[in-house]
Amino acid sequence: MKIFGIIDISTIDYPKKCSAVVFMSGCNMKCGYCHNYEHMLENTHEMTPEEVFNSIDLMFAEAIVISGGEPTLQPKALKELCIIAKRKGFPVKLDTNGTNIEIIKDLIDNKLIDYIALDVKCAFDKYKKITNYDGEKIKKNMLELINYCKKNNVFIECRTTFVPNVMDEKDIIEIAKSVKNCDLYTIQQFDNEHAWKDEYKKIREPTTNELVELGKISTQYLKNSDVVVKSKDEMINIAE
Ligand SMILES: C[S@@+](CC[C@H](N)C(=O)[O-])C[C@H]1O[C@@H](n2cnc3c(N)ncnc32)[C@H](O)[C@@H]1O
Ligand code: SF4
Repeated sequence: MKIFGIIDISTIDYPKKCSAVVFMSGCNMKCGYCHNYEHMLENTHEMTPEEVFNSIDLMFAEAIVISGGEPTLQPKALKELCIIAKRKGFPVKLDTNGTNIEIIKDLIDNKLIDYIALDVKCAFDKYKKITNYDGEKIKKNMLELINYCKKNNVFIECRTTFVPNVMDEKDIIEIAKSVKNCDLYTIQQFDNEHAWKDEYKKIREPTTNELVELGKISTQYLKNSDVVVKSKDEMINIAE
């Protein structure tokens, strides 16, 4: 499998658990704000899933997070890594852009996944411009995946990295209305320093207060979900 990094200890990638994170290479989106894209282009290397798992320092990890890039682009390696992690007794979380839901449904059917963090990037009519991917197709996928997770008791978080100028309150309202059955909706602070494309490096980072206001607006449409705001320094639960 192709990976571009492993973090042995993370306290922010799996709620309430210390996790190890594996970053799988390749992506079918081109989000200009992506903080991993450049690193992925420069540092990708090949290992077997077994070698990847064995090279993680598991001293503190209570869960395994698989991120990227887009992990579902390497379905065989992704499944093998999940099988190894589950066999060793770890809960597994997958970060995904929601493009390949059949791969994810197969992981769910085989009880290889406990938690899915699904990025909902922006209002669906903006998807083409921001990610180079068709928005209507992705909307259909996401609704199907949320329902599938609910039916199978897999925790489903939807999340949006809020990038000022390219998105606003209307994006958050449209997203909140669409993902209203998810377990948790998270609004994340955009980090401009590590953005992939130069035009995004010039965009200001949103303030925590701005994100909290957006979080409060989203709760009006998310009666069955928790809402959280994540900035660089803190995580804030938004009560309705
Ligand atoms: C790099 S993506 C990898 C997983 C998957 N491809 C996806 O888009 O969800 C992991 C998370 O990083 C977030 N992210 C990407 N670039 C970011 C940036 N510049 N600042 C903050 N979060 C960012 C994404 O929105 C996503 O929630
Ligand atoms: S944020 Fe995710 S989907 Fe977008 S380019 Fe980065 S890895 Fe790919």
